[in-house]
Amino acid sequence: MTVIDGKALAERVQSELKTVVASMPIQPGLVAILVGDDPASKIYVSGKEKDAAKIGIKSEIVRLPETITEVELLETVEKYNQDSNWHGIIVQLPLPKHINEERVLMKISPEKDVDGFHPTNMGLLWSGHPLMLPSTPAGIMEMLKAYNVEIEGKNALVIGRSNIVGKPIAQLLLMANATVTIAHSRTKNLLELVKNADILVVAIGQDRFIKSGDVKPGAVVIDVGMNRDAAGKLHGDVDFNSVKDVASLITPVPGGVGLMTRTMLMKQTVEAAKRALNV
Ligand SMILES: Nc1nc2c(c(=O)[nH]1)N[C@@H](CN(C=O)c1ccc(C(=O)N[C@@H](CCC(=O)O)C(=O)O)cc1)CN2
Repeated sequence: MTVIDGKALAERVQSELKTVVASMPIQPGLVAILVGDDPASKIYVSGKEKDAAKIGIKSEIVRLPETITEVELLETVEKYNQDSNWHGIIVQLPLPKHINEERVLMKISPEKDVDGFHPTNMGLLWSGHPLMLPSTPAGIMEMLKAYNVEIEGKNALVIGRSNIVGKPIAQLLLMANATVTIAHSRTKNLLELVKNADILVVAIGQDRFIKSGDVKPGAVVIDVGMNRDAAGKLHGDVDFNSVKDVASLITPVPGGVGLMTRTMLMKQTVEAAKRALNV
């Protein structure tokens, strides 16, 4: 069994990006819009700011109060859509309940939508011609590539059907010629499907849901879960300690997919800036 080292891979990609940015005639710019006081969101956004600084990407965090109206938030997004100094815009999720997330994500110009959540970018991905990829699925594909995982012809099972992870990773695996199944909370024969999966991506948000006896020996197991226990310790959706003895390759939590999520956002920002320059 090999444990995928998300930290080492993220550092490698970041260092490559730093070299690319240093050679660019302009500095790529990323704006992160943070609404409210969600503690986890605050940490994620400042992590993005730190990553950007390390790579040489200019960044700005726009902090807005929880009470902001949807119209005001839409106006803020539009302001950055119109400003050519900024190549990437993200709105940190989740948003407060009174704001319609979909309307806000739709407001981001697809060329600046470095999260890849705009319906245009989702449609381009599903048509097989992606422009911007959501960061978590892009990071997973980067990991599979770095560890030379053969995807073509393999049975891939994605547990979870969110627009952020489940659906896009399923499409990326399909584009890499895997035979893909998407399972979810209403799937009836879930453990049967898990047992048959050569590549298993788990994004269901249930603490250590997948156990060693569930997994096909030699499977590649990618854990997207981030669940905190009562003591504040982070666990994935996969019971790492037992599944690691059955899998051929496995991602840890923390130190796996999350770190690549942050890095791929930087990569998309650099790509967006390059496209703005037509290079
Ligand atoms: N606009 C967006 N909002 C959200 C996204 C997103 O991709 N775009 N994803 C998540 C949060 N997220 C990034 O924003 C994110 C979550 C976790 C990590 C990470 O590095 N995880 C570490 C563990 C961190 C810890 O100890 O708490 C790991 O897995 O090793 C990065 C980014 C929701 N919102």
